[in-house]
Amino acid sequence: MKVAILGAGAMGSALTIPYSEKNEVVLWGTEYDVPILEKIRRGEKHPRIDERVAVNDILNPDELDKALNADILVIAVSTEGVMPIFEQISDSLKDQVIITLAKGFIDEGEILTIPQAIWHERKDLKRNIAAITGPSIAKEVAKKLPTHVVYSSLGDRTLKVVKEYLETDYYRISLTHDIVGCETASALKNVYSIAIAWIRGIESRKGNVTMNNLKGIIVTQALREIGTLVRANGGKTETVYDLTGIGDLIATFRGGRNGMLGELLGKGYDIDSALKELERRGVGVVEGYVNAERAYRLAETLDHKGKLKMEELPLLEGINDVLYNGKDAEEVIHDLF
Ligand SMILES: NC(=O)C1=CN([C@@H]2O[C@H](COP(=O)(O)OP(=O)(O)OC[C@H]3O[C@@H](n4cnc5c(N)ncnc54)[C@H](OP(=O)(O)O)[C@@H]3O)[C@@H](O)[C@H]2O)C=CC1
Ligand SMILES: O=C(CO)COP(=O)(O)O
Repeated sequence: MKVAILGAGAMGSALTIPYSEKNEVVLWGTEYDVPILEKIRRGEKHPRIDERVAVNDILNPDELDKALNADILVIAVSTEGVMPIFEQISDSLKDQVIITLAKGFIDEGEILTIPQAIWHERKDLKRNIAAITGPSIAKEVAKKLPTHVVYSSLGDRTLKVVKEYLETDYYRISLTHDIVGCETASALKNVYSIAIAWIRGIESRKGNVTMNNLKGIIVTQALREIGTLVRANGGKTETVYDLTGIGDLIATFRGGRNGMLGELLGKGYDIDSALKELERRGVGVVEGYVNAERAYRLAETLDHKGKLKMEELPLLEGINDVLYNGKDAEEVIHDLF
């Protein structure tokens, strides 16, 4: 198969490695990626995965048309970039498999998962879309370390293709039809990972104290709330207690950018200085920040529809208080438990 990865960020670049085991792989860069394209063209390592990409060709922003004859298209940009990229390629799509990997909500006035936003534009593509969720820190995928993710789709042919052509012995794939549940849970795990990682920051602020009991409390509450939101949004409970939910929550609060943000906030950084510090480190997008507010608005909509009660989501409220209302993480945790 020919696979075209659209977006040379950390995840898109890392996926060239497993994908190239069985396929021809081309990597197309957006205008945001030009500096990185020059680096990887010189055979240097990608700065965000510390590995060289494995590609048959690298395409510049003005060469998108050369990518669109691929059998599998991967929209590999962050959530903010997904619909702008989709709109650029929509008219050229045939019957390809279209994979998304961003973990966030799309704000179209109404808060949608990424597949729902794409289906709104092109209902005919419902069965062509597959979403990747589950624990897959890009750097670890790039280093061929053990990874097991979930590909969700409404299309059985789509699921068969991704399993057959994209799975390797170090990049394992489980399949499900619960794409709305997976995409809701994966956007939320970025939000709740921030709160769990607060504790690591609070521990370091207090010196030599460990608060594993509190971590247990916060992880349990996070899973309770993610489950409430996923069910209310039309997803399945079992999705939360599997790789997409608890699996990715663990990978993210321990090793992801959202975990880094949470740790800085727990250390006492305010949100602006924490985001500035992560920008200085060049880690790339931190999806949980914008998506905490979108998750809150989704919850309010689901409350108005009678699908849940806002009082079931105290941790989501607390996360938004720290990210948007200037509250201190330790104070919020103290009020919560
Ligand atoms: N990194 C990881 O370990 C994993 C990431 N993901 C998900 O993958 C998605 C991408 O993350 P990742 O690859 O790490 O991110 P990066 O920050 O490394 O790359 C994101 C890419 O999207 C570009 N971009 C940002 N905004 C826009 C826009 N409006 N239009 C077009 N392109 C845009 C970025 O440009 P710029 O470089 O200037 O920001 C960058 O090229 C995220 O949703 C993330 O949750 C999923 C699993 C693991
Ligand atoms: O989604 C991820 C791991 O599965 C990466 O999470 P971060 O975006 O927080 O780095």
